[in-house]
Amino acid sequence: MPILETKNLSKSFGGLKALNNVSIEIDESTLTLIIGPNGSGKSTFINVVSGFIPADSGRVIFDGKDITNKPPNEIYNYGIVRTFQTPQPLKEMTVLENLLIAERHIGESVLNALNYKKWLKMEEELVEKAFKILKFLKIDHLWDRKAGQLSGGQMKLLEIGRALMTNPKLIIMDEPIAGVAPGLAHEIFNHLIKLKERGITLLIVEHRLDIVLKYIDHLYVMFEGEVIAEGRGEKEIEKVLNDPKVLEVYVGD
Ligand SMILES: Nc1ncnc2c1ncn2[C@@H]1O[C@H](COP(=O)(O)OP(=O)(O)OP(=O)(O)O)[C@@H](O)[C@H]1O
Repeated sequence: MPILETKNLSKSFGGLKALNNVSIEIDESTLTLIIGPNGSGKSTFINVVSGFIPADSGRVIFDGKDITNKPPNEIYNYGIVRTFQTPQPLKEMTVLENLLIAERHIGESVLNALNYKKWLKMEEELVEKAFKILKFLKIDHLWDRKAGQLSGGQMKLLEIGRALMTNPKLIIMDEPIAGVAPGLAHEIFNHLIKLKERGITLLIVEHRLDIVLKYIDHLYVMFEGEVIAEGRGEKEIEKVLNDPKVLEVYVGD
């Protein structure tokens, strides 16, 4: 059973069909890539799945539950987290603080906050968890650096760290390596592969196919709001990339 499934998802902006009957299936613990020329509907698709934009019609099923058009915070509670093309850390806060505020339970209960000892223990556990994640991403040495002082690549890693604080089942990423130098881009994908091995599912929109191709399990190609090709595994993915329909949409892109 796929962990994420969309059925005939459609969304128009005025007269423009940004999504036209998009149906996809994503298996658990896999890395799926969506590509397509500018304006093909990729961002709209992930915005609808993560609840930022309502669909006009169609369904989104996650982990067996219908989550269509639920608000982002509810979708987040199901275990879906998304990262943005432009990372959005709080620039005046440190790397560690940015992780701490990303965790979903913080400040959850006023009663817990009033119980000082319990609160302190929760804080300690949270800091421990944040450091584990920073170590995993190899940015623990930057823990007290203000987020605004990080390089573009480090900010992308921080964005992944913030996502991991929420114990996600599915991470949806919008261009996780845009503007990142190749060395660090490969490093980021090596981290993502390890997350996949730990059972996290990854859905990624990214233009830099040359870098990401060797890491992906499943590929979707979108054009003008529709899925025009799809393939799982090395052989099928190669076929997709040589599909005349796919080659045609990339001419002049
Ligand atoms: N809020 C909006 N209002 C009106 N039109 C929109 C809106 N968001 C997207 N569109 C239009 O919907 C179409 C799909 O856009 P979308 O951003 O989803 O494409 P994309 O594949 O993510 O493109 P890119 O690779 O450039 O990010 C485009 O024609 C875009 O102009």
